Amino acid sequence: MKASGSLLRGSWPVVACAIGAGLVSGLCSAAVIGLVHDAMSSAPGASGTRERLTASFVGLALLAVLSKGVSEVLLTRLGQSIVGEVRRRLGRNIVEAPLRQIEALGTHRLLAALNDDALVITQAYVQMPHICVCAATIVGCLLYLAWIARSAFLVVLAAIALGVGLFRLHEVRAVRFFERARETSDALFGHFRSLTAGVKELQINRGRGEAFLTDSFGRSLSTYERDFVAGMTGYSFGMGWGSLLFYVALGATVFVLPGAAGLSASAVAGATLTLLYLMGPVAQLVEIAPSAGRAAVAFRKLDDLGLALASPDEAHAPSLPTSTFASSWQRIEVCGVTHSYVREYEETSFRLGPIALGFRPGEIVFLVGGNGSGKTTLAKVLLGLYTPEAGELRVDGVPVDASNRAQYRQLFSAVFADYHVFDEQLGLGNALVRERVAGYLQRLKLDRRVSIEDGKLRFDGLSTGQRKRLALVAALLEDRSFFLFDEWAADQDPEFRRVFYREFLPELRAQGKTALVISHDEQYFGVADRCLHMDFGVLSEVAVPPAPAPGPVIRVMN
Ligand SMILES: Nc1ncnc2c1ncn2[C@@H]1O[C@H](COP(=O)(O)OP(=O)(O)OP(=O)(O)O)[C@@H](O)[C@H]1O
Repeated sequence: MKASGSLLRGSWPVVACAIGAGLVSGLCSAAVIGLVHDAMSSAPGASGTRERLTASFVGLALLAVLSKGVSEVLLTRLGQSIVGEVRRRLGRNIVEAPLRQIEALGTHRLLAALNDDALVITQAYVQMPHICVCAATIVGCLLYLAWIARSAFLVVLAAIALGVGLFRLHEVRAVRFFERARETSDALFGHFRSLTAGVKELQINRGRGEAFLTDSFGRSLSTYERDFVAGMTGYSFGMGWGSLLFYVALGATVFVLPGAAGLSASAVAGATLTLLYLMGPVAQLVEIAPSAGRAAVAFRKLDDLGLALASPDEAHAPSLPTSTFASSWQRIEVCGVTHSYVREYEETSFRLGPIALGFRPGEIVFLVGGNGSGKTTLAKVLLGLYTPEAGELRVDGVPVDASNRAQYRQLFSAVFADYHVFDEQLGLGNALVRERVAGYLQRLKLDRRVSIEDGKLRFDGLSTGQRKRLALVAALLEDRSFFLFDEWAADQDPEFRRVFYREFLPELRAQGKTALVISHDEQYFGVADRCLHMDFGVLSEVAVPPAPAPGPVIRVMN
Protein backbone atom coordinates (compact mmCIF):
# COMPACT_ATOMS: atom_id res chain seq x y z
CA MET A 1 0.00 0.00 0.00
CA LYS A 2 1.61 3.21 -1.24
CA ALA A 3 -0.16 5.50 1.19
CA SER A 4 0.56 3.30 4.19
CA GLY A 5 4.29 3.58 3.53
CA SER A 6 4.12 7.32 2.90
CA LEU A 7 2.27 7.84 6.21
CA LEU A 8 5.34 6.54 7.99
CA ARG A 9 7.79 8.55 5.92
CA GLY A 10 9.66 10.94 8.19
CA SER A 11 8.91 8.75 11.20
CA TRP A 12 11.26 5.93 10.21
CA PRO A 13 13.75 6.56 13.04
CA VAL A 14 10.94 6.20 15.61
CA VAL A 15 9.50 3.16 13.81
CA ALA A 16 12.95 1.54 13.58
CA CYS A 17 13.67 2.14 17.30
CA ALA A 18 10.25 0.80 18.29
CA ILE A 19 10.59 -2.27 16.08
CA GLY A 20 14.12 -2.83 17.39
CA ALA A 21 12.85 -2.61 20.97
CA GLY A 22 9.96 -4.94 20.12
CA LEU A 23 12.33 -7.48 18.57
CA VAL A 24 14.63 -7.38 21.60
CA SER A 25 11.59 -7.93 23.84
CA GLY A 26 10.33 -10.85 21.73
CA LEU A 27 13.73 -12.53 21.52
CA CYS A 28 14.28 -12.08 25.26
CA SER A 29 10.90 -13.72 25.93
CA ALA A 30 11.84 -16.65 23.70
CA ALA A 31 15.24 -16.92 25.42
CA VAL A 32 13.52 -17.01 28.81
CA ILE A 33 11.69 -20.16 27.71
CA GLY A 34 14.96 -21.81 26.70
CA LEU A 35 16.43 -20.81 30.01
CA VAL A 36 13.52 -22.20 32.00
CA HIS A 37 13.78 -25.44 30.04
CA ASP A 38 17.55 -25.61 30.77
CA ALA A 39 16.93 -24.91 34.46
CA MET A 40 14.28 -27.64 34.60
CA SER A 41 16.62 -30.18 32.95
CA SER A 42 19.82 -29.21 34.86
CA ALA A 43 20.92 -31.29 37.83
CA PRO A 44 19.57 -29.87 41.13
CA GLY A 45 22.98 -29.94 42.79
CA ALA A 46 24.86 -27.97 40.11
CA SER A 47 24.89 -24.72 42.12
CA GLY A 48 27.18 -22.69 39.79
CA THR A 49 24.97 -23.45 36.79
CA ARG A 50 21.87 -22.59 38.75
CA GLU A 51 23.22 -19.20 39.84
CA ARG A 52 24.28 -18.42 36.27
CA LEU A 53 20.83 -19.38 34.98
CA THR A 54 19.10 -17.31 37.69
CA ALA A 55 21.17 -14.23 36.85
CA SER A 56 20.48 -14.68 33.12
CA PHE A 57 16.78 -15.19 33.84
CA VAL A 58 16.54 -11.96 35.83
CA GLY A 59 18.50 -10.02 33.18
CA LEU A 60 16.43 -11.38 30.27
CA ALA A 61 13.10 -10.82 32.05
CA LEU A 62 13.99 -7.21 32.89
CA LEU A 63 15.20 -6.53 29.34
CA ALA A 64 12.04 -8.11 27.87
CA VAL A 65 9.73 -5.93 29.99
CA LEU A 66 11.78 -2.75 29.49
CA SER A 67 12.15 -3.10 25.73
CA LYS A 68 8.45 -3.94 25.34
CA GLY A 69 7.57 -0.78 27.27
CA VAL A 70 9.88 1.36 25.12
CA SER A 71 8.44 -0.13 21.92
CA GLU A 72 4.86 0.50 23.04
CA VAL A 73 5.44 4.07 24.21
CA LEU A 74 7.20 4.99 20.94
CA LEU A 75 4.54 3.46 18.74
CA THR A 76 1.62 4.84 20.74
CA ARG A 77 3.07 8.30 20.16
CA LEU A 78 3.54 7.44 16.51
CA GLY A 79 -0.09 6.27 16.33
CA GLN A 80 -1.35 9.63 17.58
CA SER A 81 0.81 11.49 15.10
CA ILE A 82 -0.53 9.23 12.33
CA VAL A 83 -4.18 10.03 13.08
CA GLY A 84 -3.24 13.72 12.87
CA GLU A 85 -1.38 13.13 9.60
CA VAL A 86 -4.28 11.15 8.07
CA ARG A 87 -6.70 13.96 8.96
CA ARG A 88 -4.28 16.65 7.75
CA ARG A 89 -3.91 14.94 4.38
CA LEU A 90 -7.66 14.35 4.08
CA GLY A 91 -8.26 18.01 4.93
CA ARG A 92 -5.78 19.14 2.27
CA ASN A 93 -7.24 16.74 -0.29
CA ILE A 94 -10.73 18.09 0.42
CA VAL A 95 -9.59 21.72 0.06
CA GLU A 96 -7.80 20.94 -3.20
CA ALA A 97 -10.35 18.59 -4.78
CA PRO A 98 -12.63 19.96 -7.54
CA LEU A 99 -15.75 21.47 -5.95
CA ARG A 100 -18.04 19.32 -8.12
CA GLN A 101 -16.38 16.17 -6.73
CA ILE A 102 -16.85 17.42 -3.16
CA GLU A 103 -20.50 18.36 -3.84
CA ALA A 104 -21.15 14.99 -5.46
CA LEU A 105 -19.62 13.12 -2.49
CA GLY A 106 -21.68 15.04 0.05
CA THR A 107 -20.76 16.16 3.56
CA HIS A 108 -21.72 12.85 5.16
CA ARG A 109 -19.14 10.88 3.15
CA LEU A 110 -16.41 13.40 3.94
CA LEU A 111 -17.24 13.28 7.65
CA ALA A 112 -17.20 9.48 7.58
CA ALA A 113 -13.73 9.59 5.98
CA LEU A 114 -12.42 12.16 8.47
CA ASN A 115 -13.82 10.27 11.45
CA ASP A 116 -14.07 6.56 10.69
CA ASP A 117 -11.32 5.97 8.18
CA ALA A 118 -8.76 8.12 9.98
CA LEU A 119 -9.38 6.25 13.26
CA VAL A 120 -9.47 2.78 11.72
CA ILE A 121 -6.19 3.38 9.87
CA THR A 122 -4.58 4.68 13.03
CA GLN A 123 -5.81 1.78 15.14
CA ALA A 124 -4.08 -0.59 12.74
CA TYR A 125 -0.81 1.35 13.00
CA VAL A 126 -1.04 1.51 16.79
CA GLN A 127 -1.07 -2.31 16.84
CA MET A 128 2.40 -2.37 15.34
CA PRO A 129 4.27 -2.78 18.63
CA HIS A 130 2.27 -5.90 19.38
CA ILE A 131 2.88 -7.24 15.88
CA CYS A 132 6.64 -6.72 16.24
CA VAL A 133 6.82 -8.24 19.71
CA CYS A 134 4.58 -11.18 18.81
CA ALA A 135 6.36 -11.88 15.52
CA ALA A 136 9.77 -11.80 17.22
CA THR A 137 8.57 -14.08 20.01
CA ILE A 138 7.04 -16.53 17.54
CA VAL A 139 10.18 -16.64 15.37
CA GLY A 140 12.39 -17.08 18.44
CA CYS A 141 10.19 -19.87 19.84
CA LEU A 142 10.05 -21.67 16.47
CA LEU A 143 13.83 -21.53 16.11
CA TYR A 144 14.20 -22.94 19.61
CA LEU A 145 11.64 -25.64 18.80
CA ALA A 146 13.52 -26.57 15.62
CA TRP A 147 16.67 -26.92 17.70
CA ILE A 148 15.27 -29.12 20.47
CA ALA A 149 12.62 -31.15 18.59
CA ARG A 150 12.75 -31.03 14.77
CA SER A 151 9.73 -33.35 14.30
CA ALA A 152 7.56 -31.14 16.56
CA PHE A 153 8.78 -28.09 14.64
CA LEU A 154 7.70 -29.65 11.31
CA VAL A 155 4.28 -30.52 12.73
CA VAL A 156 3.83 -26.95 14.00
CA LEU A 157 4.99 -25.55 10.64
CA ALA A 158 2.40 -27.68 8.80
CA ALA A 159 -0.28 -26.57 11.28
CA ILE A 160 0.68 -22.91 10.75
CA ALA A 161 0.56 -23.26 6.93
CA LEU A 162 -2.88 -24.93 7.06
CA GLY A 163 -4.11 -22.44 9.69
CA VAL A 164 -3.03 -19.43 7.62
CA GLY A 165 -4.78 -20.87 4.53
CA LEU A 166 -8.06 -21.46 6.41
CA PHE A 167 -7.78 -18.08 8.13
CA ARG A 168 -7.37 -16.31 4.77
CA LEU A 169 -10.50 -18.03 3.42
CA HIS A 170 -12.55 -16.63 6.30
CA GLU A 171 -10.79 -13.28 6.17
CA VAL A 172 -11.78 -12.65 2.54
CA ARG A 173 -15.43 -13.11 3.51
CA ALA A 174 -15.04 -11.04 6.67
CA VAL A 175 -13.51 -8.12 4.74
CA ARG A 176 -16.52 -8.15 2.40
CA PHE A 177 -18.78 -7.59 5.44
CA PHE A 178 -16.49 -4.82 6.69
CA GLU A 179 -16.79 -3.16 3.28
CA ARG A 180 -20.58 -3.26 3.53
CA ALA A 181 -20.45 -1.88 7.07
CA ARG A 182 -18.21 0.94 5.81
CA GLU A 183 -20.74 1.81 3.08
CA THR A 184 -23.44 1.97 5.75
CA SER A 185 -21.33 4.28 7.89
CA ASP A 186 -21.56 6.86 5.03
CA ALA A 187 -25.34 6.72 5.36
CA LEU A 188 -25.05 6.85 9.16
CA PHE A 189 -23.08 10.08 9.02
CA GLY A 190 -25.84 11.51 6.79
CA HIS A 191 -28.33 10.56 9.52
CA PHE A 192 -26.10 12.12 12.21
CA ARG A 193 -26.26 15.36 10.22
CA SER A 194 -30.04 15.14 9.89
CA LEU A 195 -30.29 14.40 13.59
CA THR A 196 -28.28 17.45 14.65
CA ALA A 197 -29.38 19.89 11.94
CA GLY A 198 -33.04 18.77 11.98
CA VAL A 199 -33.52 18.43 15.73
CA LYS A 200 -36.15 21.23 15.78
CA GLU A 201 -38.22 19.55 13.04
CA LEU A 202 -37.89 16.16 14.74
CA GLN A 203 -39.00 17.59 18.08
CA ILE A 204 -42.06 19.47 16.82
CA ASN A 205 -43.26 16.52 14.75
CA ARG A 206 -43.26 13.46 16.96
CA GLY A 207 -44.37 11.16 14.12
CA ARG A 208 -41.49 12.25 11.93
CA GLY A 209 -39.11 11.88 14.88
CA GLU A 210 -40.22 8.30 15.53
CA ALA A 211 -40.14 7.43 11.83
CA PHE A 212 -36.62 8.84 11.55
CA LEU A 213 -35.37 6.98 14.62
CA THR A 214 -36.88 3.65 13.65
CA ASP A 215 -36.78 3.74 9.83
CA SER A 216 -33.82 5.49 8.27
CA PHE A 217 -31.56 5.99 11.30
CA GLY A 218 -32.58 2.78 13.06
CA ARG A 219 -32.30 0.68 9.90
CA SER A 220 -28.81 1.96 9.12
CA LEU A 221 -27.72 1.27 12.70
CA SER A 222 -29.02 -2.31 12.50
CA THR A 223 -27.42 -2.89 9.09
CA TYR A 224 -24.08 -1.56 10.32
CA GLU A 225 -24.28 -3.70 13.45
CA ARG A 226 -25.19 -6.84 11.47
CA ASP A 227 -22.37 -6.44 8.91
CA PHE A 228 -19.80 -5.52 11.52
CA VAL A 229 -20.70 -8.53 13.67
CA ALA A 230 -20.63 -10.77 10.57
CA GLY A 231 -17.15 -9.47 9.72
CA MET A 232 -15.85 -10.08 13.24
CA THR A 233 -17.52 -13.52 13.27
CA GLY A 234 -15.67 -14.38 10.05
CA TYR A 235 -12.43 -13.57 11.80
CA SER A 236 -13.51 -15.58 14.85
CA PHE A 237 -14.02 -18.66 12.65
CA GLY A 238 -10.57 -18.12 11.12
CA MET A 239 -9.09 -17.83 14.59
CA GLY A 240 -11.05 -20.91 15.72
CA TRP A 241 -9.35 -23.00 13.01
CA GLY A 242 -5.99 -21.62 14.10
CA SER A 243 -6.62 -22.59 17.75
CA LEU A 244 -7.85 -26.05 16.78
CA LEU A 245 -4.76 -26.71 14.66
CA PHE A 246 -2.59 -25.47 17.49
CA TYR A 247 -4.13 -28.04 19.84
CA VAL A 248 -3.63 -30.69 17.14
CA ALA A 249 0.10 -29.80 16.99
CA LEU A 250 0.33 -29.83 20.80
CA GLY A 251 -1.49 -33.19 21.01
CA ALA A 252 0.75 -34.66 18.32
CA THR A 253 3.86 -33.48 20.19
CA VAL A 254 2.74 -34.92 23.52
CA PHE A 255 0.99 -38.14 22.43
CA VAL A 256 2.17 -39.11 18.93
CA LEU A 257 5.72 -37.92 18.35
CA PRO A 258 7.36 -39.71 21.34
CA GLY A 259 6.32 -43.04 19.77
CA ALA A 260 6.31 -42.17 16.06
CA ALA A 261 9.47 -39.99 15.93
CA GLY A 262 11.27 -41.22 19.05
CA LEU A 263 11.12 -37.81 20.79
CA SER A 264 12.86 -37.94 24.20
CA ALA A 265 11.00 -37.00 27.38
CA SER A 266 13.18 -33.91 27.79
CA ALA A 267 12.51 -32.81 24.17
CA VAL A 268 8.76 -33.37 24.66
CA ALA A 269 8.84 -31.24 27.83
CA GLY A 270 10.78 -28.45 26.09
CA ALA A 271 8.55 -28.55 22.99
CA THR A 272 5.37 -28.53 25.11
CA LEU A 273 6.60 -25.59 27.16
CA THR A 274 7.52 -23.71 23.99
CA LEU A 275 4.16 -24.43 22.34
CA LEU A 276 2.19 -23.36 25.41
CA TYR A 277 4.22 -20.16 25.56
CA LEU A 278 3.64 -19.58 21.81
CA MET A 279 -0.13 -19.58 22.30
CA GLY A 280 -0.11 -16.05 23.78
CA PRO A 281 1.63 -14.19 20.94
CA VAL A 282 -0.18 -16.23 18.26
CA ALA A 283 -3.55 -15.33 19.81
CA GLN A 284 -2.54 -11.65 20.02
CA LEU A 285 -1.44 -11.61 16.40
CA VAL A 286 -4.71 -13.16 15.29
CA GLU A 287 -6.71 -10.65 17.33
CA ILE A 288 -4.96 -7.80 15.55
CA ALA A 289 -5.97 -9.17 12.13
CA PRO A 290 -9.47 -7.57 12.07
CA SER A 291 -7.91 -4.11 12.60
CA ALA A 292 -5.63 -4.70 9.63
CA GLY A 293 -8.62 -5.86 7.54
CA ARG A 294 -10.63 -2.77 8.44
CA ALA A 295 -7.66 -0.50 7.70
CA ALA A 296 -7.36 -2.07 4.23
CA VAL A 297 -11.08 -1.32 3.68
CA ALA A 298 -10.56 2.28 4.88
CA PHE A 299 -7.60 2.81 2.51
CA ARG A 300 -9.66 1.43 -0.41
CA LYS A 301 -12.61 3.64 0.53
CA LEU A 302 -10.44 6.76 0.57
CA ASP A 303 -9.03 5.81 -2.84
CA ASP A 304 -12.58 5.32 -4.20
CA LEU A 305 -13.63 8.73 -2.88
CA GLY A 306 -10.69 10.26 -4.73
CA LEU A 307 -9.11 11.20 -1.39
CA ALA A 308 -6.12 8.88 -1.62
CA LEU A 309 -3.65 9.55 1.18
CA ALA A 310 -0.68 10.06 -1.11
CA SER A 311 2.01 12.11 0.59
CA PRO A 312 1.83 15.85 -0.16
CA ASP A 313 4.99 15.82 -2.26
CA GLU A 314 3.39 13.16 -4.46
CA ALA A 315 0.19 15.16 -4.83
CA HIS A 316 0.02 18.91 -4.33
CA ALA A 317 2.41 21.49 -3.05
CA PRO A 318 0.88 23.14 0.05
CA SER A 319 1.55 26.71 -1.07
CA LEU A 320 0.52 28.33 -4.32
CA PRO A 321 3.26 29.19 -6.81
CA THR A 322 3.75 32.85 -7.66
CA SER A 323 0.56 34.16 -9.24
CA THR A 324 0.31 34.74 -12.97
CA PHE A 325 -2.64 37.06 -12.38
CA ALA A 326 -2.18 40.60 -11.06
CA SER A 327 -4.85 41.97 -8.71
CA SER A 328 -4.73 45.06 -10.96
CA TRP A 329 -6.25 43.11 -13.89
CA GLN A 330 -8.04 45.10 -16.57
CA ARG A 331 -10.44 42.54 -17.98
CA ILE A 332 -11.88 39.22 -16.87
CA GLU A 333 -13.69 37.36 -19.63
CA VAL A 334 -15.99 34.36 -19.71
CA CYS A 335 -15.68 33.05 -23.27
CA GLY A 336 -18.27 30.56 -24.51
CA VAL A 337 -18.29 28.73 -21.16
CA THR A 338 -20.75 25.90 -20.49
CA HIS A 339 -21.43 23.77 -17.43
CA SER A 340 -23.92 20.91 -16.91
CA TYR A 341 -25.14 18.98 -13.92
CA VAL A 342 -25.84 15.41 -14.91
CA ARG A 343 -28.16 13.96 -12.33
CA GLU A 344 -28.24 10.29 -11.62
CA TYR A 345 -31.72 8.70 -11.94
CA GLU A 346 -33.04 11.79 -13.79
CA GLU A 347 -33.52 12.19 -17.50
CA THR A 348 -33.18 15.96 -17.45
CA SER A 349 -30.01 17.82 -16.70
CA PHE A 350 -29.30 21.49 -16.20
CA ARG A 351 -27.04 23.22 -18.72
CA LEU A 352 -25.55 26.66 -18.26
CA GLY A 353 -24.40 28.66 -21.27
CA PRO A 354 -22.61 29.08 -23.55
CA ILE A 355 -21.85 32.26 -21.63
CA ALA A 356 -20.00 35.25 -23.11
CA LEU A 357 -19.35 37.94 -20.53
CA GLY A 358 -16.71 40.46 -19.53
CA PHE A 359 -15.91 42.49 -16.41
CA ARG A 360 -13.83 45.61 -15.90
CA PRO A 361 -12.38 47.03 -12.68
CA GLY A 362 -14.78 49.24 -10.71
CA GLU A 363 -17.97 47.76 -12.20
CA ILE A 364 -21.04 46.86 -10.15
CA VAL A 365 -22.93 44.18 -12.11
CA PHE A 366 -26.29 42.84 -10.94
CA LEU A 367 -27.37 39.31 -11.87
CA VAL A 368 -31.10 38.65 -11.69
CA GLY A 369 -33.31 35.71 -12.64
CA GLY A 370 -35.75 33.15 -11.25
CA ASN A 371 -35.01 30.39 -8.75
CA GLY A 372 -33.00 27.60 -10.33
CA SER A 373 -32.17 29.67 -13.42
CA GLY A 374 -28.41 29.17 -12.96
CA LYS A 375 -27.17 32.35 -11.22
CA THR A 376 -25.15 30.58 -8.51
CA THR A 377 -23.81 28.09 -11.05
CA LEU A 378 -22.55 30.97 -13.20
CA ALA A 379 -20.93 32.49 -10.09
CA LYS A 380 -19.14 29.20 -9.30
CA VAL A 381 -17.89 28.95 -12.88
CA LEU A 382 -16.76 32.60 -12.87
CA LEU A 383 -14.87 32.13 -9.59
CA GLY A 384 -13.02 29.11 -11.00
CA LEU A 385 -14.76 26.70 -8.58
CA TYR A 386 -16.24 24.69 -11.46
CA THR A 387 -14.07 23.81 -14.44
CA PRO A 388 -15.86 24.84 -17.64
CA GLU A 389 -16.87 21.95 -19.87
CA ALA A 390 -16.36 24.12 -22.96
CA GLY A 391 -14.96 27.61 -23.46
CA GLU A 392 -12.56 29.30 -21.07
CA LEU A 393 -12.02 32.10 -18.58
CA ARG A 394 -9.38 34.73 -19.39
CA VAL A 395 -7.66 37.41 -17.36
CA ASP A 396 -6.22 40.14 -19.57
CA GLY A 397 -6.16 37.59 -22.39
CA VAL A 398 -4.38 34.87 -20.35
CA PRO A 399 -6.47 31.68 -20.27
CA VAL A 400 -7.27 30.13 -16.91
CA ASP A 401 -6.34 26.44 -16.93
CA ALA A 402 -5.48 23.66 -14.49
CA SER A 403 -2.02 25.13 -13.88
CA ASN A 404 -3.25 28.54 -12.72
CA ARG A 405 -6.88 27.99 -11.63
CA ALA A 406 -6.02 28.01 -7.92
CA GLN A 407 -4.20 31.34 -8.35
CA TYR A 408 -7.11 32.75 -10.37
CA ARG A 409 -9.52 32.03 -7.49
CA GLN A 410 -7.42 34.27 -5.24
CA LEU A 411 -8.74 37.32 -7.15
CA PHE A 412 -12.18 36.84 -5.56
CA SER A 413 -13.99 37.30 -2.26
CA ALA A 414 -17.47 35.87 -1.94
CA VAL A 415 -20.48 35.59 0.29
CA PHE A 416 -22.44 32.65 -1.10
CA ALA A 417 -26.04 31.97 -0.12
CA ASP A 418 -24.73 28.95 1.87
CA TYR A 419 -21.78 30.89 3.27
CA HIS A 420 -19.65 29.88 6.23
CA VAL A 421 -17.97 32.28 8.66
CA PHE A 422 -14.63 31.17 10.08
CA ASP A 423 -13.81 32.58 13.49
CA GLU A 424 -10.14 32.74 12.51
CA GLN A 425 -9.78 35.73 10.19
CA LEU A 426 -6.41 36.37 8.60
CA GLY A 427 -4.65 39.58 9.54
CA LEU A 428 -6.52 40.34 12.76
CA GLY A 429 -3.18 40.67 14.51
CA ASN A 430 -2.61 43.92 12.58
CA ALA A 431 -3.88 47.10 14.30
CA LEU A 432 -4.98 48.73 11.00
CA VAL A 433 -6.99 45.65 10.02
CA ARG A 434 -8.59 45.58 13.48
CA GLU A 435 -9.55 49.25 13.01
CA ARG A 436 -11.20 48.47 9.66
CA VAL A 437 -13.07 45.54 11.19
CA ALA A 438 -14.26 47.74 14.06
CA GLY A 439 -15.57 50.26 11.51
CA TYR A 440 -17.49 47.60 9.53
CA LEU A 441 -18.88 46.02 12.72
CA GLN A 442 -20.15 49.40 13.87
CA ARG A 443 -21.81 50.24 10.54
CA LEU A 444 -23.51 46.84 10.48
CA LYS A 445 -24.50 47.12 14.17
CA LEU A 446 -22.47 44.09 15.16
CA ASP A 447 -20.02 45.86 17.44
CA ARG A 448 -21.85 44.73 20.60
CA ARG A 449 -22.17 41.13 19.42
CA VAL A 450 -18.78 40.44 17.87
CA SER A 451 -15.41 40.97 19.50
CA ILE A 452 -11.81 40.34 18.52
CA GLU A 453 -9.84 38.25 21.03
CA ASP A 454 -6.41 36.71 20.44
CA GLY A 455 -6.61 37.45 16.72
CA LYS A 456 -9.97 35.62 16.44
CA LEU A 457 -13.54 36.78 16.03
CA ARG A 458 -15.82 35.83 18.95
CA PHE A 459 -19.47 35.69 17.94
CA ASP A 460 -21.57 33.23 19.86
CA GLY A 461 -25.34 33.30 19.48
CA LEU A 462 -25.78 35.53 16.42
CA SER A 463 -29.12 35.69 14.63
CA THR A 464 -29.33 34.56 10.98
CA GLY A 465 -29.17 38.14 9.71
CA GLN A 466 -26.33 39.10 12.08
CA ARG A 467 -24.30 36.08 11.02
CA LYS A 468 -24.70 37.02 7.38
CA ARG A 469 -23.59 40.59 8.12
CA LEU A 470 -20.50 39.11 9.74
CA ALA A 471 -19.88 37.08 6.56
CA LEU A 472 -19.97 40.38 4.65
CA VAL A 473 -17.38 41.86 7.04
CA ALA A 474 -15.13 38.81 6.50
CA ALA A 475 -15.41 39.17 2.70
CA LEU A 476 -14.70 42.93 2.77
CA LEU A 477 -11.71 42.26 4.98
CA GLU A 478 -10.15 39.98 2.37
CA ASP A 479 -9.86 43.06 0.15
CA ARG A 480 -9.71 41.13 -3.12
CA SER A 481 -10.29 42.82 -6.46
CA PHE A 482 -13.58 41.04 -7.33
CA PHE A 483 -16.53 40.47 -4.97
CA LEU A 484 -19.42 38.08 -5.36
CA PHE A 485 -22.54 38.58 -3.25
CA ASP A 486 -25.12 35.84 -3.74
CA GLU A 487 -28.43 37.22 -2.47
CA TRP A 488 -26.61 38.79 0.47
CA ALA A 489 -29.42 41.18 1.32
CA ALA A 490 -32.20 38.55 1.16
CA ASP A 491 -32.67 38.25 4.93
CA GLN A 492 -31.57 41.72 6.05
CA ASP A 493 -33.56 44.58 7.58
CA PRO A 494 -34.22 47.56 5.23
CA GLU A 495 -31.62 49.52 7.20
CA PHE A 496 -28.81 47.07 6.35
CA ARG A 497 -29.97 46.61 2.76
CA ARG A 498 -29.57 50.35 2.37
CA VAL A 499 -26.08 50.27 3.90
CA PHE A 500 -25.12 47.44 1.57
CA TYR A 501 -26.54 48.83 -1.69
CA ARG A 502 -26.12 52.57 -1.09
CA GLU A 503 -22.88 52.64 0.90
CA PHE A 504 -20.75 49.50 0.54
CA LEU A 505 -21.28 48.86 -3.18
CA PRO A 506 -20.52 52.49 -4.22
CA GLU A 507 -17.47 52.42 -1.92
CA LEU A 508 -16.21 49.26 -3.61
CA ARG A 509 -16.73 50.91 -7.01
CA ALA A 510 -14.79 53.98 -5.85
CA GLN A 511 -11.91 51.70 -4.74
CA GLY A 512 -11.82 50.19 -8.26
CA LYS A 513 -13.25 46.84 -7.06
CA THR A 514 -15.64 44.84 -9.19
CA ALA A 515 -18.77 43.23 -7.74
CA LEU A 516 -21.20 40.69 -9.14
CA VAL A 517 -24.36 41.02 -7.07
CA ILE A 518 -27.03 38.32 -7.32
CA SER A 519 -30.16 40.09 -6.17
CA HIS A 520 -33.94 40.21 -6.18
CA ASP A 521 -34.07 43.71 -4.64
CA GLU A 522 -35.62 45.61 -7.53
CA GLN A 523 -35.63 48.93 -5.70
CA TYR A 524 -31.82 48.91 -5.72
CA PHE A 525 -31.23 47.80 -9.32
CA GLY A 526 -30.44 51.45 -10.13
CA VAL A 527 -27.16 51.08 -8.18
CA ALA A 528 -25.81 48.74 -10.88
CA ASP A 529 -23.63 49.76 -13.81
CA ARG A 530 -24.94 46.77 -15.75
CA CYS A 531 -27.71 44.27 -15.23
CA LEU A 532 -27.64 40.64 -16.43
CA HIS A 533 -30.62 38.32 -16.58
CA MET A 534 -30.42 34.53 -16.32
CA ASP A 535 -33.19 32.35 -17.67
CA PHE A 536 -32.77 28.53 -17.59
CA GLY A 537 -29.03 28.80 -18.07
CA VAL A 538 -29.22 31.45 -20.81
CA LEU A 539 -27.69 34.80 -19.99
CA SER A 540 -28.69 38.13 -21.50
CA GLU A 541 -27.88 41.74 -20.70
CA VAL A 542 -30.86 43.92 -19.80
CA ALA A 543 -31.18 47.66 -19.33
CA VAL A 544 -30.57 48.84 -15.80
CA PRO A 545 -34.08 49.59 -14.54
CA PRO A 546 -34.65 53.05 -13.13
CA ALA A 547 -35.11 53.24 -9.40
CA PRO A 548 -38.83 52.77 -8.62
CA ALA A 549 -40.77 55.84 -7.54
CA PRO A 550 -41.16 56.10 -3.79
CA GLY A 551 -44.38 54.45 -2.60
CA PRO A 552 -47.36 56.41 -1.22
CA VAL A 553 -46.77 57.89 2.18
CA ILE A 554 -48.86 56.09 4.75
CA ARG A 555 -49.95 58.33 7.53
CA VAL A 556 -50.57 56.80 10.86
CA MET A 557 -53.65 58.39 12.44
CA ASN A 558 -53.56 58.90 16.16
N1 LIG B 1 -24.70 20.56 -7.01
C1 LIG B 1 -25.69 20.42 -7.89
N2 LIG B 1 -25.93 19.21 -8.44
C2 LIG B 1 -26.91 19.04 -9.33
N3 LIG B 1 -27.73 20.03 -9.74
C3 LIG B 1 -27.55 21.25 -9.24
C4 LIG B 1 -26.52 21.52 -8.28
N4 LIG B 1 -26.56 22.83 -7.95
C5 LIG B 1 -27.57 23.36 -8.67
N5 LIG B 1 -28.17 22.42 -9.44
C6 LIG B 1 -29.27 22.63 -10.36
O1 LIG B 1 -28.86 23.59 -11.32
C7 LIG B 1 -29.90 24.50 -11.58
C8 LIG B 1 -29.40 25.93 -11.33
O2 LIG B 1 -29.13 26.06 -9.96
P1 LIG B 1 -28.54 27.41 -9.34
O3 LIG B 1 -28.29 27.16 -7.91
O4 LIG B 1 -27.41 27.86 -10.18
O5 LIG B 1 -29.77 28.39 -9.53
P2 LIG B 1 -30.01 29.85 -8.94
O6 LIG B 1 -30.44 30.69 -10.10
O7 LIG B 1 -28.84 30.30 -8.19
O8 LIG B 1 -31.25 29.56 -7.98
P3 LIG B 1 -31.74 30.34 -6.65
O9 LIG B 1 -32.23 31.69 -7.04
O10 LIG B 1 -32.84 29.46 -6.16
O11 LIG B 1 -30.56 30.37 -5.71
C9 LIG B 1 -31.08 24.12 -10.70
O12 LIG B 1 -31.99 23.39 -11.50
C10 LIG B 1 -30.48 23.24 -9.64
O13 LIG B 1 -31.38 22.23 -9.27
